[in-house]
Amino acid sequence: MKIFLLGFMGAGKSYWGKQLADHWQLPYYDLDEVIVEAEEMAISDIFATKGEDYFREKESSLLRELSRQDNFLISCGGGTPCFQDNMDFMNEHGITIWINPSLEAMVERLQRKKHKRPLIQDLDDEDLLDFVEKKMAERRPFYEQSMHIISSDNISLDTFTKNIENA
Ligand SMILES: Nc1ncnc2c1ncn2[C@@H]1O[C@H](COP(=O)(O)OP(=O)(O)O)[C@@H](O)[C@H]1O
Ligand SMILES: O=C(O)C1=C[C@@H](OP(=O)(O)O)[C@@H](O)[C@H](O)C1
Ligand SMILES: [Mg+2]
Repeated sequence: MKIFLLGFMGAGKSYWGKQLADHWQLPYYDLDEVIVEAEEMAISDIFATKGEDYFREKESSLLRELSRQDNFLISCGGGTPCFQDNMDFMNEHGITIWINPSLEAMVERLQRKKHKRPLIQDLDDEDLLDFVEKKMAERRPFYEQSMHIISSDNISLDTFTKNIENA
């Protein structure tokens, strides 16, 4: 089983990833953490010193490297499906799940965790909402190509997994 968790920043990819991997007994990878380990640098430092293009190259190549395994669950970064041909690659190599809570829920979560995310770290609360609306509109066509969608702000692990298993 090869599973990719997708969705916007703050959707809960990292939050759900470990729980779902435990449930389905799969090796778990958070793609951002894999990049941090490989680069020995925080995501915001990679963006600041090496630039976003460098980050996207690393993200795509590590996604492909991890995907050579037979079984895994990967929590992607919010931008992963939207660069290179990553979305097609994931749909060809595994099961894609889009975690898609309300914009309000994501913005509220992101307000508390801005510093770790270089794309939003300098935005005040008003600009953050504006950014999330615009970026989501840009990225939605990629996320929409996912095989499964979970659109709920509050869902139990049991409901989440049954939704996927019974689809
Ligand atoms: N369903 C949820 N219920 C409660 N808290 C959540 C939920 N999803 C995410 N969070 C919290 O919101 C923040 C952002 O979630 P995270 O999993 O890091 O998002 P992503 O990896 O999709 O950017 C984290 O502090 C996380 O614990
Ligand atoms: O949306 C994006 O482009 C990004 C999302 C982040 O991951 P999360 O979605 O886990 O925050 C991380 O990969 C990087 O900051 C870029
Ligand atoms: Mg994450």
